[in-house]
Amino acid sequence: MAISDPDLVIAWKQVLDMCKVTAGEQLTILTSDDSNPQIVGACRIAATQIGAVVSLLNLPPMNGEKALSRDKSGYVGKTALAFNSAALACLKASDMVIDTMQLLFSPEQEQILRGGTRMLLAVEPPEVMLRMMPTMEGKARVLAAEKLLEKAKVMTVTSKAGTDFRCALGQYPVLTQYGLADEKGRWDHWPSCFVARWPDEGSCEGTIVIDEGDIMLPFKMYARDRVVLTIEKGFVTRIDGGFTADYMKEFMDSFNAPEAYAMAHVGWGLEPRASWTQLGLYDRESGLSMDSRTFAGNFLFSTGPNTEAGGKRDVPCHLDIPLRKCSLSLDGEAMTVEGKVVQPPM
Ligand SMILES: O=c1ccc(O)c[nH]1
Repeated sequence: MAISDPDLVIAWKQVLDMCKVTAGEQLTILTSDDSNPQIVGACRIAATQIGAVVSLLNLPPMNGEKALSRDKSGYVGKTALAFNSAALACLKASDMVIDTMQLLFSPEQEQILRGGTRMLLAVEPPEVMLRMMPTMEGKARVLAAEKLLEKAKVMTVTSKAGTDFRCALGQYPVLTQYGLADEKGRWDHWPSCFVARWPDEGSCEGTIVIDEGDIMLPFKMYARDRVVLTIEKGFVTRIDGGFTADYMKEFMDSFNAPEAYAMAHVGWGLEPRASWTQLGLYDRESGLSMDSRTFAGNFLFSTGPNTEAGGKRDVPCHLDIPLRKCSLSLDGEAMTVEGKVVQPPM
């Protein structure tokens, strides 16, 4: 069901407090024409209650004529900031940015964070945000997983469906998402609770099987039939199967960019309040489906950009594919077993 304005204000107040927003801090709410006005309005009231110096910055939507969908994650990394030095200066001068348009994977986002600005993405439906309010317990779980992923050298993933994947780790930092931008220079997305890392370039090898019912984003669809991906030297080199494979290949080919087939972040979901079934209950354009990216025990792999990890690959084609029933290990130590989290303890 929907969320009342007062309840969303109360939730924003809690989250901004947990992001250590204090009176006098410069807080900018970044909006575009497709931002959720309830999210913007409630955040503005809560930030003002805290005593932050609040600005609203509205940028025009971008890429409508290039993308195949209006989903914010369907065409990533190219934003109105690329030609707007005044807006970029405003965001760089802010202590905290609430992003309701999605700068994710843009080079500008990295520039803003490098200056110490904290950034929180908020584009999901308000009821999803409140069902998965960030918690200190969730943060602790993600940070415990970060420690395991940070010292790991090899990730292996298997499944009864036929996945047999491995990659080397070490070149890139760990991606932690627990829904709070509570440290200088930190980006996060409310709601989130998962950990991931970009594999060492060229190190991904093996087979990944997307089984019937596994989720494919940004298509916002459950795979109708099995897709067998062949991974060689860090790239998806074959996509075999029936309709779902054809659909995936056609979408990726439409970008005419070889880098679209590069493997991107790999990791596992840690959110017990997220559900594999949520996607089936929502219209496709109602949100990004963070339930799908964070449900506990998934193996979330992705393709395309690596700018968020400090890389140069800024291809706008980004797929997030959370698989069920996989067994993910780090240096031989099990993190998930057939889709159940065993590390860190839930
Ligand atoms: O929150 C997000 C959303 C998409 C993504 O690829 C990573 N994290």
